[in-house]
Amino acid sequence: MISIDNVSQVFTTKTGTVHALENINLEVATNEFVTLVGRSGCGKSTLLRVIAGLITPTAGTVKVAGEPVRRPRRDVSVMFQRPALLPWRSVLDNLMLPVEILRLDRDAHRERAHQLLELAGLKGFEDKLPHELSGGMQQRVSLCRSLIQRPKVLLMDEPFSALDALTRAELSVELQRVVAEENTTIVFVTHSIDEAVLLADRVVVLSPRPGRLREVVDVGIPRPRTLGQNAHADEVTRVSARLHDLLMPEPEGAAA
Ligand SMILES: Nc1ncnc2c1ncn2[C@@H]1O[C@H](COP(=O)(O)OP(=O)(O)OP(=O)(O)O)[C@@H](O)[C@H]1O
Repeated sequence: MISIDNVSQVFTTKTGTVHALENINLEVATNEFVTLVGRSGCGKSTLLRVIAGLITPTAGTVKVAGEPVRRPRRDVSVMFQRPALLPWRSVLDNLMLPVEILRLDRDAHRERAHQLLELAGLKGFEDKLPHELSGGMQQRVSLCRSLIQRPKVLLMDEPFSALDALTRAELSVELQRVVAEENTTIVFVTHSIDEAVLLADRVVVLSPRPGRLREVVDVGIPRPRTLGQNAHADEVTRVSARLHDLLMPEPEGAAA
């Protein structure tokens, strides 16, 4: 569904050039859930913005559904760290915003909005204003809004990082349930190894600047994945340990 072919990104600033990404090659299959991890500043958000068509890479190409990405596409949704809901619009009207912008069929999508809200545990909150909801609920609304037009691809940039640890874990489990119904291909940026392992079919590790593809780690845990008692502890430990090794600098003398 997503083909990233030899993508490099160089930013020119007043103080010089920043090599944010170098020769990234990656294929993401239809319905696959890929998480992107790496040290701060290694180019995760830049890669997501390139896939979204928000920036044109300095070199290389990105294709979505076989077509080169040159600008934002209506079948690719992006979800950011903050929910960015319009404060004067109700939950339902916030969900309907992309429908209005993209001039889609209102009646069909209003029905879909109700289904998505139910799936995300927000039934009964349709007429509330964003400030009447908790941070976790607002981010659920943002998730529903990202899915309203049935995007083929959902790009998520640390969507849960502003939330407390328990809400974050709960939303990660809910996200899996929602997307299991949706047939969406997902690329999800996170700083959290736990989140990366819980959600991903594959974890893509970028090396520090310039961001290069360091390793792709398969996560062989059956779905639906849970936390606590029924988590597949051995596989979670194996993948987490591998990611720690890839992301943490080796202590001095460890290689000796
Ligand atoms: N528009 C821009 N102009 C200049 N430099 C930029 C621009 N966007 C990103 N950069 C630089 O590119 C590098 C990669 O940034 P990016 O935000 O993609 O990293 P990241 O891995 O998402 O970081 P973090 O984990 O801290 O969010 C950084 O050095 C950043 O300063």
